[in-house]
Amino acid sequence: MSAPRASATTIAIENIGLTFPSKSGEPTVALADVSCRFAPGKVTAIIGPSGCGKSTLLQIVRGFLAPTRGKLRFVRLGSETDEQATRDVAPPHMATVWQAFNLFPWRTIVDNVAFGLEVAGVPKAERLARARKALAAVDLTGFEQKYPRQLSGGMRQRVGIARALVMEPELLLLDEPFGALDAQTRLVLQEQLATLVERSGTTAILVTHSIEEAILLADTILVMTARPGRIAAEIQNDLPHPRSMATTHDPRFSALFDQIYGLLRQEVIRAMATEGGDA
Ligand SMILES: Nc1ncnc2c1ncn2[C@@H]1O[C@H](COP(=O)(O)OP(=O)(O)OP(=O)(O)O)[C@@H](O)[C@H]1O
Repeated sequence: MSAPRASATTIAIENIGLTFPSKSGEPTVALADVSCRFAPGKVTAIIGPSGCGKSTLLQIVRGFLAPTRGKLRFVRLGSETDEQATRDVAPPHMATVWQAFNLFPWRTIVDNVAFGLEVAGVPKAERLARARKALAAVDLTGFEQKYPRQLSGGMRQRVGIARALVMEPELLLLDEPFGALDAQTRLVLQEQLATLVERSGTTAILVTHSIEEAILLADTILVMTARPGRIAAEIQNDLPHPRSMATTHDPRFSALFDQIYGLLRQEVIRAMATEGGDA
């Protein structure tokens, strides 16, 4: 089955800072002093005001950006009583789902999904079989031979998810995966993704602007401050699984929503004041 794989690796972000240099004017301090851990088999959502460094943090985990200070570590934790036994391990196998669909318009849907396997040298018959299974997992059986332009936005984003799943990642990185979709499509996809991730026990990191999405999908929610980004709060979400639209009627959902909104509101106001100051 093409699905994410369970991983035992913890991702440890230790006092990370990242400053983007600028040819003219002030450098941008995107991340100040961020420390957090992404637990294996759990979904962690990162939420925060626009420009606070959420995507930058994800790119650091992905290995596309190097922090200016601090350390990214992949570790196998020791027991609770023996932190000394914690040891560094190889990075987990990762796949990313971006907000922009980034599909190749000249390739069929099945060939788009199989692309990563092709690059990895997987033989044609196997990669097509795996791509078909990944498409089935996101309810796109029957659309294999279509081209991206023939699909709706929601379907194209499901292709994006299938393209990540087919790689059987141990770590799934989701950067506002549903940001470009209408509200109804978004809800259905959130439910589908929650089920896929729950079943597989993979580790996932989700960057989102949606408090609702964070609560539906995540076990832990990291709220970031306005830029330069820091972790303002780490909130555990113990709402039972499986979660769906019905979960939003649970009083515990409302309590979590209010708590996160309260934190975010302060930071968004701070971000707006800073942007005004910069202008
Ligand atoms: N390549 C870059 N060069 C210079 N500055 C950058 C670069 N990438 C991002 N930035 C700046 O770093 C800050 C953090 O950007 P980032 O995209 O990580 O924020 P974000 O929280 O993901 O934002 P949004 O929620 O709007 O997507 C922003 O001020 C952004 O303009």
